[in-house]
Amino acid sequence: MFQIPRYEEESSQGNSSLANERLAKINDKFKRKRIIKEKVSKKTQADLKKTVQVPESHKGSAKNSELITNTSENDTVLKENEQEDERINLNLIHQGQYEEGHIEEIKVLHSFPTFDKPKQTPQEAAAVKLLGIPDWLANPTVIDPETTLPIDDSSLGLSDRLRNRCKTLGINECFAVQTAVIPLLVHNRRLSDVHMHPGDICVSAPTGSGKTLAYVLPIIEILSKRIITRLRALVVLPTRDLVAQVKETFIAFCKGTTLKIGVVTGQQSFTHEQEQIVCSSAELLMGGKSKIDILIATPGRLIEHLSMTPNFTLQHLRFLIIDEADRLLNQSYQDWLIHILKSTQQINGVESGKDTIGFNLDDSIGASFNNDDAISSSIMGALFNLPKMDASETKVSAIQKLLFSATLTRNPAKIASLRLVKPQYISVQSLHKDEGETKYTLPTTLKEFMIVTSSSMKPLIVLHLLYNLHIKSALCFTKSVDSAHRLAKLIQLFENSNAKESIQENDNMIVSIGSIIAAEYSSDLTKDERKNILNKFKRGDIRLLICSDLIARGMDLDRVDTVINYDNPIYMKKYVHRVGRTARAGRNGDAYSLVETQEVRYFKDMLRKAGHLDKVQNINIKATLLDPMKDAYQVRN
Ligand SMILES: Nc1ncnc2c1ncn2[C@@H]1O[C@H](COP(=O)(O)OP(=O)(O)OP(=O)(O)O)[C@@H](O)[C@H]1O
Repeated sequence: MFQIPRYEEESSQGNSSLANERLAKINDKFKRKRIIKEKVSKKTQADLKKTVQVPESHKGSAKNSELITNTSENDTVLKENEQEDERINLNLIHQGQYEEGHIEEIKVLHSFPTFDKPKQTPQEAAAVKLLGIPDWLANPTVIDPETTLPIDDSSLGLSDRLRNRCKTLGINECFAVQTAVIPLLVHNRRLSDVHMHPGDICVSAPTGSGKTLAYVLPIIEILSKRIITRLRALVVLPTRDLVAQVKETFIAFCKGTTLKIGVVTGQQSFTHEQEQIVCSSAELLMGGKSKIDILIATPGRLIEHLSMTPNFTLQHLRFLIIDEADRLLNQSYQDWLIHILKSTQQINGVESGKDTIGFNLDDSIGASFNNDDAISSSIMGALFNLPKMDASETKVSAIQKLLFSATLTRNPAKIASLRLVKPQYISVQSLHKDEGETKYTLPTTLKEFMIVTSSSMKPLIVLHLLYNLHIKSALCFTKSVDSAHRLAKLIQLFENSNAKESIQENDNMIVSIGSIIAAEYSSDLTKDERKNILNKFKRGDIRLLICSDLIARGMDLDRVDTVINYDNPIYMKKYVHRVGRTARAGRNGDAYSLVETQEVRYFKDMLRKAGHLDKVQNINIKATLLDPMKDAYQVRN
């Protein structure tokens, strides 16, 4: 870069007198130029201030102050630009490219005038929000979360056997979501009815509000009246752990019936699973031959069985339950849905020449079948060219789809992909108007906090929460298996080094050290290791379970009194599911989110957009509370 010499000696040209002359001329020129510029600049600023008029509607608002700040910022920018111009011009002059006597005209760009946003009435704003959302989804049947019904209430339609079973298992009343869904299914459905579709149901209810029993109880109630075992209910869930959990619930409430339950998740060998779900694979049977009434499955493995397990058929299916529906409707899972819908739509299968029920029609026509293997009446007409009689009634596909989630999607495309029939939407959410519009309903018994901190202090804060707040049982979510591993190691090292100092006094607060038993729960562990850890956690032998999002959804772990978001989720849905591992079934629970300084803005934006910011309290932790642990922690770290 060319530089103007400050002293003669500094001149690199050697021709100092010439340079001095030039310099004097330049200085003169600049004085004149500056005077002109200052005049222009004053005029420009006056113009700018005129142009940046504050609209009436913005007066007193944050935007107003932004505009005014912008005006003063403009001044600074203008000055900086002027200085830059001068530097450039000086360089040009020195390089002999500037013509004497020529003063460039300064062009000023005026800012665009601001336009007022078109004003929308609240009704218009609401209408825009609902654009593309079908009517039934935009107008749910809203149930207040406080609604309950005694389990003996006749409107539920539960048999004596099932009511007694519920009472034995400690269920004496039905929660809100159950009061809405159970009667709807039990009263609208008879096993023999294949002439009228009962209508599909989408349910959105907060985490821990009892959605599982909302479908488990009516399905058991309806299917327990069956005579022949056929696969009539299929529950699809996103993870193996959830399949195991729902299986346990079915088994507990099925006691006393002859209903049989199977699972396919890929945890057992393929042949082992086949043996569990179908009676025979030696001969092809048109009606299939099921060993089970209810199948609980993960999507991937289910598809494998649909295409590779002889006599495995969905033709008798009456209930398709999609639990954690929004997760299963995600892009990565989309294929399973297409497969299942194909398998349950007889017309497509027949038209394509390849049946939808697991065998080739040409090979199978004429195969003998007894009552056990009877073809579903709803697909009989499509398979065979049966003579039509006056009394013939059109049979409909009898599968009723039931979708459940705490964060049900309102994406019209995803909903359309389900090809719902006469759907209705039930939403458990507060009816109190003063709570404002929120996108997600969280348990009313949940208290949420955020703690702003630095990344290096986060382990100490976890220790503080556990020691000083006497948390008995906490789930701590990290962003990755590595992060979970590191935190678990740090806590273990910290505990080992402090085991002997069992009690310390600090500011009148007793800090007991050496009493946390932390464990890591991740997909790296084997099935048995994971089961073992969960059992220990449920028994209270483990106080802190550090995990990635593997158990963020649906898992119902007793005794979780606190959730710690060690690394924060970037999506609100994930936040809702994580914090929903506590405050379940009407119990109290706390959720702490440790937010790093640079994440605060994003985190708050996420909450604000979901209408949830005011529910999360910002708390500070005094340094004096962390000090007793700091030394040991720093050594370990
Ligand atoms: N009527 C009831 N009375 C007492 N406890 C119940 C009742 N219904 C469900 N529960 C208990 O509430 C807990 C939460 O139920 P569940 O797991 O079905 O919640 P969920 O709504 O599916 O939650 P998530 O959205 O997190 O999956 C379980 O421990 C369950 O046993």
